[in-house]
Amino acid sequence: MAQDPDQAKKLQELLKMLSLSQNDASKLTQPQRKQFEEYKFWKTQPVPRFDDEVEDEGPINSSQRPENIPNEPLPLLSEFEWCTVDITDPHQLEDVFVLLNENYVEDQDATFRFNYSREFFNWSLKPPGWRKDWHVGVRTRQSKRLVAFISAVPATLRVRTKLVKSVEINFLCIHKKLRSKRLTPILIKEVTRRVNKQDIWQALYTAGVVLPSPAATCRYAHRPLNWSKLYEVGFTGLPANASKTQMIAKYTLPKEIDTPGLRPLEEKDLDEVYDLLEKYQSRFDLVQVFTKEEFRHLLLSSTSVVYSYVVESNNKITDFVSFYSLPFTVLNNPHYKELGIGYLFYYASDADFDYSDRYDSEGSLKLKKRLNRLISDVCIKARDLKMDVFNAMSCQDNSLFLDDLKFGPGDGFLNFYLFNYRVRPILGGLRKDNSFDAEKRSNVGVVML
Ligand SMILES: CCCCCCCCCCCCCC(=O)SCCNC(=O)CCNC(=O)[C@H](O)C(C)(C)COP(=O)(O)OP(=O)(O)OC[C@H]1O[C@@H](n2cnc3c(N)ncnc32)[C@H](O)[C@@H]1OP(=O)(O)O
Repeated sequence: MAQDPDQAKKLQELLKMLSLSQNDASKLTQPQRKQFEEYKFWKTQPVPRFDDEVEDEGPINSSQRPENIPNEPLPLLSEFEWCTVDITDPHQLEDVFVLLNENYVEDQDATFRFNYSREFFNWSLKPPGWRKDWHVGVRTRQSKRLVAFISAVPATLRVRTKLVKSVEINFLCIHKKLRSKRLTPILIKEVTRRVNKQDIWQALYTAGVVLPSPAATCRYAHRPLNWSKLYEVGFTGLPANASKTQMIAKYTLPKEIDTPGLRPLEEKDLDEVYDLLEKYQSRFDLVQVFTKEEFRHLLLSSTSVVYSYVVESNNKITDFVSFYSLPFTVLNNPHYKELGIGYLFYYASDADFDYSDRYDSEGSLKLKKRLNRLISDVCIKARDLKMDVFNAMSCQDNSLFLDDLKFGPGDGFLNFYLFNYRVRPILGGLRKDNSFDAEKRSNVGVVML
């Protein structure tokens, strides 16, 4: 989009940040991948090497028992102490979002920060079955300030045909002043210990950095919803051969949605939508298998974080789509305090259910048409909710609509990892040249926050 070198650099930074809900921006300047032996910590963990040829998929180490796992954490330096962050206590929840808002991801000029809310954490860290002791923190012994955090929540995964009882690990964060001190391995060992004590041995996690060894790699894509605002905050420049009017016109969405019968998801729809999603997800190789309670929690429990819609036609729900909101705070800007960002979440459609082969050309065309209309409509909904950018990844069937709907490919890639589980590579929706693969699409059906 940008031509002027400074503007272009800024835009690159924004796009990186947008891609980086899971990423450490500081890592991006480093070569992306070390040799396996150079991963001092990861080479000691039950994870596959980069060059492993996987024949039998399944656990790497299955010999452990909870009673053999230590009852106590590893010691920390004397200035620090372990804690369990009780996020039902507003003060402790505040500690987590101060830590994350100030340290999770920030661009180099400190112009933008994620603006996590209490509501966001209540939604993402308290799904059914959540455990207090899986919200692991490190505090300074004297001031009790929270300086590091990592979380696990329970999840049942399906990896190809096998169900895997797991946790999802997220929100690993270390205060900027304590970086590069090898605290990460200690945090990971501690969360592993607490999870293993519950007889769970596998985990799913994502990161922008390359670690041994990704099960899948997806790419972020960004769809400007409010081009003028992105331009005004200085993140997008004006291409030399285009006028502002042309750029605004390029990204202007229709005033009204186009899908008849599109309306907010309601409690009464849950059973039907649950079945629709389950059927739709069966095409993918890496999915989270929800209970109805988990599904309800994710899609209906938090109206200011997650937005869910269904398409009802002749008393039947044919499609469902959802997105969540995770804004940025804009620092030091006289006009704008916040950048609204929507992230595409789960969706399902019955458009190609009559075709047993997912790649049937007629079925694919039907699905492509349906999704193009549906996702264009949720972009309109997101715009009407004052969001400025809409993010999606190359996972699910997204490659069918990303290019058509003017999602620009991001700089950031998101790697999906399984802990203590060997798996053959899973398609991430990308061709060899990293463009979106509208033919093969992705076999990743899980969406990580
Ligand atoms: C069964 C249950 C199992 C449960 C556990 C499953 C595993 C869960 C795994 C965690 C999933 C998290 C999912 C998310 O939340 S991904 C989000 C990560 N968070 C951020 O990007 C926020 C901003 N950044 C930070 O807070 C820090 O830079 C972090 C904490 C990322 C690194 O801090 P720092 O820069 O000060 O590093 P160190 O000196 O302490 O430690 C260096 C070691 O850490 C390895 N490293 C660096 N970044 C990551 C990373 N994102 N995942 C895994 N490992 C990572 C690195 O390769 C090196 O190991 P090795 O190269 O020597 O081997």
